Amino acid sequence: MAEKGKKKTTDVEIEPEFFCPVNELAVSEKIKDFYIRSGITSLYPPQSKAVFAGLLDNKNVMISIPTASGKTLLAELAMLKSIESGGKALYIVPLRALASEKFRRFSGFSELDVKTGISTGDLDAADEYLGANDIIVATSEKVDSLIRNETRWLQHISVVILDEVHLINSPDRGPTLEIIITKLRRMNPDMQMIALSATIQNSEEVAEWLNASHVVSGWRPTKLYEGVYYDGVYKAKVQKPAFDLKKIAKKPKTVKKSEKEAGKEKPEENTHSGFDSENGLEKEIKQIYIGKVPEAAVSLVADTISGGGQCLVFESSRKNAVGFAKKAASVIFSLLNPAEKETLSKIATEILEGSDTDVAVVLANCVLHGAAFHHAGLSAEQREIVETSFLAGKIKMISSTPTLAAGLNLPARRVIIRSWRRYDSDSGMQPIPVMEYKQMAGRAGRPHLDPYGESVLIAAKEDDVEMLTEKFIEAPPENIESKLGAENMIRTHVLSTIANGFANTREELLEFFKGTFFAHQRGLMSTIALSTIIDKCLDFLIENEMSQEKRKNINGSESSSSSSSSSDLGPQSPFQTADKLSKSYTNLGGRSDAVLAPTTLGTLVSKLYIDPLSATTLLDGILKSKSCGKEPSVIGLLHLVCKAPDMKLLYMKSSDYEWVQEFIADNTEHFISVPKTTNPAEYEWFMGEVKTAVLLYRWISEVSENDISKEFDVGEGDIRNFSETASWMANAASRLCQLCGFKEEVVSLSDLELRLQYGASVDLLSLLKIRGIGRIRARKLYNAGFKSKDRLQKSDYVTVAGLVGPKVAEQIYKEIGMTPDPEALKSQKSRKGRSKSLQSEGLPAKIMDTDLGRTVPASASESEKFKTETEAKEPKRTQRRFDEFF
Ligand SMILES: Nc1ncnc2c1ncn2[C@@H]1O[C@H](COP(=O)(O)OP(=O)(O)OP(=O)(O)O)[C@@H](O)[C@H]1O
Repeated sequence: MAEKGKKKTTDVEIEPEFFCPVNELAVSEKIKDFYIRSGITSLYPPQSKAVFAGLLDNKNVMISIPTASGKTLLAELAMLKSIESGGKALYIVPLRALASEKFRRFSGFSELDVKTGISTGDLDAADEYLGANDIIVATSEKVDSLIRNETRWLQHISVVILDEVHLINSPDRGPTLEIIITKLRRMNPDMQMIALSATIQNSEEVAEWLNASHVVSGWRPTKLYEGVYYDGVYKAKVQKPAFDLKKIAKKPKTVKKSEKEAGKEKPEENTHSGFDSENGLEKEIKQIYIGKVPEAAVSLVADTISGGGQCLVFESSRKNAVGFAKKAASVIFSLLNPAEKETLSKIATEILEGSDTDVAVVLANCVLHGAAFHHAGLSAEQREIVETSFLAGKIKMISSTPTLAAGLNLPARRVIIRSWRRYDSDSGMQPIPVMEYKQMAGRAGRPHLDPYGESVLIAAKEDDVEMLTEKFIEAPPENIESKLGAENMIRTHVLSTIANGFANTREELLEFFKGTFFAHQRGLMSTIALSTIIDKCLDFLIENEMSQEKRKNINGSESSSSSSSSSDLGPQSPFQTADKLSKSYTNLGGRSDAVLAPTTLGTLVSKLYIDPLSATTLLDGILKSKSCGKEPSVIGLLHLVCKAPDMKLLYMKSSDYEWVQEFIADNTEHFISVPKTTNPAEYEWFMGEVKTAVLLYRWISEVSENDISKEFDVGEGDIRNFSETASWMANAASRLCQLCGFKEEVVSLSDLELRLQYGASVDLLSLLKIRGIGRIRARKLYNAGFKSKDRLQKSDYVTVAGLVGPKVAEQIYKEIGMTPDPEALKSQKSRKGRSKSLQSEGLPAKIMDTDLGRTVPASASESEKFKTETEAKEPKRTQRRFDEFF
C-alpha cells in the first residue's frame, strides 16, 4: 500500500475472486445498512482491491478498472467514510450532465444525514452557500473558478474524487483538470485523492504523480462481448471474461430484488442462442433491407429489440445520428406493442410541448417510433427526456454522437459503433482512439440493467473484419498525455497562480508547474519547455498590466518592472497593484529578489474566469471605440464579444461566404476593427466572428429558435451555448469597463448581457429584471401593455394570470411586492384545473415532419409510412441587410 509522500506506487494484488462483504468494511453500521438495504451486500473484486489499497484509510488511490465495474460506489464509500470523520467531499466531473447525474444519486444520502450540493453556476461566483453541504459536485472548470474566487469551504475538503481522470488527455479539458489537482494538493496536502479512470495504458504514471496506490483490474461484473459484424454474421470475443456470478459463493443475494424494484427481471445469463461463454460467440443476424440493400446497423438494432434489449448506436456526426434514427424508426416501430406505442406518444408530446423547432418535431417523430437521437445540439431538456426514457426502457434505440460515451449508466444490451472513423481537419478521416472505442463499447451490458453486453463494429468488406479486430478489440488503449504544454493553455493558469498567491516569483511559478502531470510525465525536459512558456505568458501579463514584477532594491524598497504605465489609460486608470492578497492559500514565500504580484486588473480577470487574451481583446476594442468618440452599436459589441478567444465560433460553410461578405460590406462602420482582406487567414477568422455575431443578433431580436436553427444549421442546444458564452463575455466586458470607470459602456454591456441571456429585445429589459419572467412571458406582458415593473404594479391579477398562468403570476406578484386578491386567486386556480383536464389526453392529432415537408400521422396504425431517406433541404436564407438588424 502506498503512503503519502512515498514516491513508488503499489499495484495491489489480492485474490482475483475476492468479494469483500459490505458488513466487513471499515465504515459505520449506518453506511453498511444503507448499502445492504439497497441490494449491495459485497464488493466486486476490483472494488475489494481498492479497499485493500487504502480507500477507507485516507490513502490516495488511483483506480483504473473497466467500464461498469462500480467506480462510483468506491467514490461513495471514500466520501462517506471521510464525512463520518468530520470531513467534506468534493466530487469533480468533466461534464455538467454527469454532475447532475451524480448529484441526483448522492442526494439519496440524505437518509444518512449527508447533504449534497451541486456547483455548476456562474464561473465568477464563489458559491460560499454550498459550504453547508457535505458533498459538493462540480465540473473541473467550476472548481478552477472557485479556487480563483477563494471560496472558503475549499479549505475544508478532506477527500477529492477525480472522476474520468483520463480526461487529462483532452486538449480542451485536460489542462484545467491538471491545474486544479495541483492546486488542491498544495492547498491541503493531507487531502485524500481518489482518481477514477477507465482502463488506460499508463494509469501507473498517473498513480505515481498522485502518490497513490494503483488499482488496476480487467474484471467486469457483466460479460462484454466485443465483435465485428459482416454480411449477416456477428462474431465476438470476450476480452476479459467476467466471473460467473452464479458460481461465486458470496454473490449478493438481494441483487434480484433491486432489479425487480427497477422494473427489470434479470434474464438467465448465457441462455442467449449462439453463446459460447468460453471463446465468445458467433451469431447470424436476420438481415433487414432498406430498399434493395441490407442495412447492417438496422438489422442489428432489430435483432436486439426482438430479443428484449435496447441499443445504443454511435455515429461520427450529428447529421448521421439524426439520419440513422430516422432510418431505423419504422423498423423499430414494427416491433413495438400497443402499450409501448401509447407510452411513446406521450413522450413525443412532452418533447413538442417543450419546443416547436423542426429538430424537436423530428425528434418527437422518431420517439413516437421508439427511436431517438442525441447530440450536443439538443436542448438540455430534450437530452434529459431522451436519456430518462431510454433508462426506463421506453425508447428502444438512441443513435448518438460520442457525447453519450462518457460515464452515463444506460441500459444498452448492444452498442453499435457505426462509424469508427472521424473527420479531422488536419488529417481527414481518422480511426477513433482505442480508448474512445472502449468507452463506447463499455456502455453495453451494465450491471442490474442487462445480463450481458455486446459491442459491434461494422465491417464494410470481409478484409475489414480482421483489421477492426486488431485495431480496436485486441488493441490496448493509448497512453494518456498531458496537453498542458501550450502557451494558450498555460496563460490563464499563470495569472490565476499568481493572483491566488500560489507563486510570487518566476522560480515559484516554475516550481508550481513542476507539480503538474505535464512535468511529471516529461521529466527534466519539461523544465526548459515550461520556463520558456511561463516567461512568455508573464511577459504578456506584465505588458498588459495584469501582473507586475517588482524588484527589491538594495535598501529594501520596491521598483516595478511593469512595462507600460497605467497613466496610458487616463487619470482614472484602475491598474494599480492589488493589495496583498489574503494568504489563505499556500504561499511558498519569496526566494527571488523579483516579486510577482497581480494588478487589480489581473485579479479581476482571474476571478472573471476568462482568458487574459479575452480581457485584452475586450478592453482594446472598448478603448478603440472610445478613441473614435462614438458608442459602439449592438452589432459592434456582439462582434467584439465574438472576438474574445473564449468565445466558440460558427464554422464558415461554402454557402456563407457571399452573404457574410455582403453583410460586412454593408455594415463596415459598425465594426470596431475590420482586418484587411490581404490577410486571408485573419479575414476568414473575422468572417466566422461576424457570422456568430449575426446569429446572436437574431437571438436578441427575438427571432424564433426554429428560424435560427434553420438559418444557421444549428440545434437549440447550440443556440443556448453560444448565447450563454456571449452573455458571460458581455458580463466580463462590463465588469472590466466598470473597473476603468467607463460608465456608458457598463450600462450597454450589462443590457446586452441580459438580452443575450434571455434572447430578448431591448424593450423587454425592464421586465426581464423581474425573476420568473423569461423572453416569451415578457413579450406577452409587453404586448398586453405591461411594459415595466411600475406598469405591472398597477395591473389586475386576473389579467396577468390570464397571460402567464396563475402560478407564474403569483410568483411575479411576490417579486414586485404585491399580493393578489384571494378571490381572484381562487377563480384562477379553478379555471386552470378545468383547462388541464381538457388537455390531459395530450397526444397531438398530427405532427409535422418538416424535414420531409409532409405531415406524419401520430396515430400508431399509419406510422409505418414514416420514411426517412430525404436529407434536409438547404434552408432558404433571407438576405441580411443593415435594416434587418438595427
Ligand atoms: N458491489 C456491487 N454490487 C452490486 N452492484 C454494484 C456494485 N458496485 C456497483 N454496482 C452497480 O453497478 C452499476 C455500474 O456502476 P458504475 O456506474 O459505478 O460503474 P463505473 O465503473 O463508474 O462505469 P463507467 O466507467 O462505465 O461509467 C451501477 O448500477 C452500480 O449500482
